[in-house]
Amino acid sequence: MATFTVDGGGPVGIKKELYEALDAIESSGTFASQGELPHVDPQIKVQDVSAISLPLQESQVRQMMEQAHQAPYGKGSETLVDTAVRNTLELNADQFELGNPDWDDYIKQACTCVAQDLGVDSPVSAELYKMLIYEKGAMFKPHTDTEKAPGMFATLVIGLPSPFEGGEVAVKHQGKKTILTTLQHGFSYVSWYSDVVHEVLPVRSGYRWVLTYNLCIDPSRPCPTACLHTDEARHLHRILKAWLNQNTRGERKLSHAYYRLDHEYTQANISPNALKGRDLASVHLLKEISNDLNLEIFLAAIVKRQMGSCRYDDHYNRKSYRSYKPYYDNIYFGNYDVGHRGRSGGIHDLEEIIDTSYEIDTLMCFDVDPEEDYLGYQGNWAVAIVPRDSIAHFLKVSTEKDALYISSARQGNKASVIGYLAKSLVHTPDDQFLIKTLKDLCREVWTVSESEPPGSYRPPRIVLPEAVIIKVLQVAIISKDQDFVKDAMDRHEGNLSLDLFTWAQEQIAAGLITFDTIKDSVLRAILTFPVLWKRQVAVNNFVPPNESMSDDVRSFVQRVHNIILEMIPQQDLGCQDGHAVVDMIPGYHDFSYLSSRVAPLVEARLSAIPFMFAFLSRLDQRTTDGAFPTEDGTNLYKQVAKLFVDTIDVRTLTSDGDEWSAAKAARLAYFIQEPRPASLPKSSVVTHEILAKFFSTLIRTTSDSDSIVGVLSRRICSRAPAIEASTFHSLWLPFLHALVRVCKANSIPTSMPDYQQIFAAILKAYVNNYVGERPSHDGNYVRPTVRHCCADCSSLNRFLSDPAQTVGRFSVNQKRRQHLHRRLDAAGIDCTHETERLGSPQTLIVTKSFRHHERVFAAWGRRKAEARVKLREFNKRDLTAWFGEEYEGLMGMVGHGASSGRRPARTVPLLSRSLAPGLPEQTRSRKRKAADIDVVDLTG
Ligand SMILES: O=C(O)CCC(=O)C(=O)O
Ligand SMILES: [Fe+2]
Repeated sequence: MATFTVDGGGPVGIKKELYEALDAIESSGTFASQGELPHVDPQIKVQDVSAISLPLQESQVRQMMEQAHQAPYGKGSETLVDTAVRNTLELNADQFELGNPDWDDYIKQACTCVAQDLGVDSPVSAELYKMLIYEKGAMFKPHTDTEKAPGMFATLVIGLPSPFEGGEVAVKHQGKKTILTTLQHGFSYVSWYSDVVHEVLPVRSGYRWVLTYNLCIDPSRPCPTACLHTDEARHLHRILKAWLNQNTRGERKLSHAYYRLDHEYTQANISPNALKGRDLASVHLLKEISNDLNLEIFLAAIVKRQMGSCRYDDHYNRKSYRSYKPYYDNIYFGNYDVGHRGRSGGIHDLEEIIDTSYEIDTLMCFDVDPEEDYLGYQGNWAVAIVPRDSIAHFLKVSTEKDALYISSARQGNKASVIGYLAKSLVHTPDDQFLIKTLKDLCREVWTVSESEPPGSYRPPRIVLPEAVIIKVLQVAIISKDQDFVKDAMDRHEGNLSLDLFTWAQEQIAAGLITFDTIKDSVLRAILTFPVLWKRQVAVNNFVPPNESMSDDVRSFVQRVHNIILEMIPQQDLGCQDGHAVVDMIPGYHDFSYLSSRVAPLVEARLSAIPFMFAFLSRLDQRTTDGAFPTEDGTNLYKQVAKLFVDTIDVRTLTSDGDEWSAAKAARLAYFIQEPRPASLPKSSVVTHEILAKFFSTLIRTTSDSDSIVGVLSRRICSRAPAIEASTFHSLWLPFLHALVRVCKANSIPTSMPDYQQIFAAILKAYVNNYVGERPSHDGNYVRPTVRHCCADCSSLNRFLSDPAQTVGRFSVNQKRRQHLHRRLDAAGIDCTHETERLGSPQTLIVTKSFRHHERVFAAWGRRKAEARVKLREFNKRDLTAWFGEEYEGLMGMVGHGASSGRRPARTVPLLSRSLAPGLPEQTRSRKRKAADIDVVDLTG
């Protein structure tokens, strides 16, 4: 029976009729299914296992088991291996191949059968997950499956032909039980919704061999709605209508009703589209009816709260299963510590139950996007059916209880309700009671965010999402509640859409509110933004630039701008801020405000490189488009550009996406994870277009006598040898191509000294820093150690760091062997490891290898070939002009001998290498000899 009441007692009257009508809604499917499949050999291939023929032979199972590992299970957020709970061997999907090209279609057909059985109308996709091998005694205790992918709703198991006995799957849902079996001699499937409790019973003999798949539906697809035209639907509609009509006669006693869903959901996976089976049918039908009648539908997580006495039962943990969700009602009790809710432990059997009640843990509104930060509540969900005229009462009741227990889920609950209320009130702002409810809830959220009771559990702070804050503010402003407006303006923490300011301006223009009543609150909201450019855009949206603004408004803008400028010295400044400080002027101030008030502050921030580039570029743009007097604008440009160029450090420039990632480091460095050298200054992100445009503007606005281009060229050349290897492809080479175009557009030959030097310096640095020298093989057997946690790790580390030991033998039990091999894998250590299956315990043999050298050598070859292609993208005549007599040597370094078959005649005079990051230490410090210059083309 899927019903329960919130106020105790059995359902009577309208409530009884309502529940009966809902119970009568049927879905076409069942919670689990099984069936036979035709014989199609998937052609399974497992590395190091001889060809697998069907049915499975003992010798091959044995070989596969060599490759397999003990299957873990999930408990809360942990993944554990405990053979008392799950005793199965598994191979991950990347450890084997299914060679038969028809296999995907075969699985699609199996999915069609399952979808039909489970009553799922949407297209179902299957994602291969594991291969499982159950030997005698293997089993998996009762558990539910974790939903491992978006849209996952069920598990599909394909039984492969292999003789065995036992190993049935016992499934249980809503009091119904059944036994599913995979066939011994043929192909078969079994499947169940993820929240169905299931258990694999012990295998008595042979090997049970299966593939498991995650079944998913497209999470964004609306699921089919139930049809309003059945008798059951019409009956439900009639009853709901009668219930609503009771109010017109002043006799409605039942203010709202909950109807419990059949399946369990987590906060992460519940959404109106992801409901399962009968839940989908009943909730969608209710939603459809609610569009017709004056009803609102919510999804609510319900906690059954039982008060009583208990004795701590340590045994309980042994009964914990995969996903750790007891399939009894969630039991919480009197002395229950909320801080632990949702983690392991803290759940005990009650000896004596004194009182039972139900509470809403989380409320989800249909049309409001779910919050990201909810604690993943997993358990009983219900659909809440609320007449619209009872919503304020309902929300108040359902959220008031939260005040007792403040956990993040409950705070999330409030945020969701605030979102719902604000959204509905923007359209119907006349319900004073609802406005008050909204205000109270907001205040609670804001106060909780601030209060920090010493020593007590502190709930995580809630930042209402942008879409919610704007609605709350609009409601506050429309309802002319100045205190509420002030509070809301203060609390957005930067999470406020700038559209609010445009909206407020429109309200003023339409005469709905006055500038005076709102200006102080707006000022607070503007200053609450942590970044400068948002403050500037907010002012702009609230008071669009206009020559004829009133004195009152003009002095407001002056005041805000002055405050914004005062904050510049302490502010983090980026590209958008560079534009914003220029955009503060036109329409609001004279040019002198920019030159005398703004410019000195900007000149004090020359090291904020993206900010400076953006400032200069916007200054030039606004001067060119006539917003500033040409001469004044140009002079200011030259003044600031000169100061900037005098300080710029090109080593720090990177382009977006160039961040020093482990992957890049691995590609470029000898040691697999060389950390970024700490001595390098903080990097600044710019694009090659920005750099090239800077050159082009300098060429246009400055003269030789200003010598800014010359200074910039010398600065680039002096720092180029230390440019980071990872920035050439994304920034410096595209920049050089753009610079060629800039020179061409300005009729400047690229062989002019200032430019020739830039091209030569950057391209030399490219060959030296990106390609580098041929890696040398040191033959050293010292390996990095693993993260140390036990005596086994210590002896492993002794072996790894000893240059005299090449093979280590560790005779320890399976669990400890696994521990060691995981540690080795996690640290990416250059060695092989295998188990010698002799004696007891067996022995893990670790052999030091030199695969890293091979990798490094191959990577160097690839870089060389890549650089060769990149250099060929420049004009050969240009290259010879730029490099002069170094041309042959440099081209030789990338395997492009100028005169074929001949080694370069002379050593390339290398630029300073000491600062080249990302290259192996020994490469950096060793002096390069002519004979080292390698001209072998590794790519053929
Ligand atoms: O082996 C089976 O049939 C089911 C395995 C299972 O329950 C699981 O992988 O979650
Ligand atoms: Fe399972």
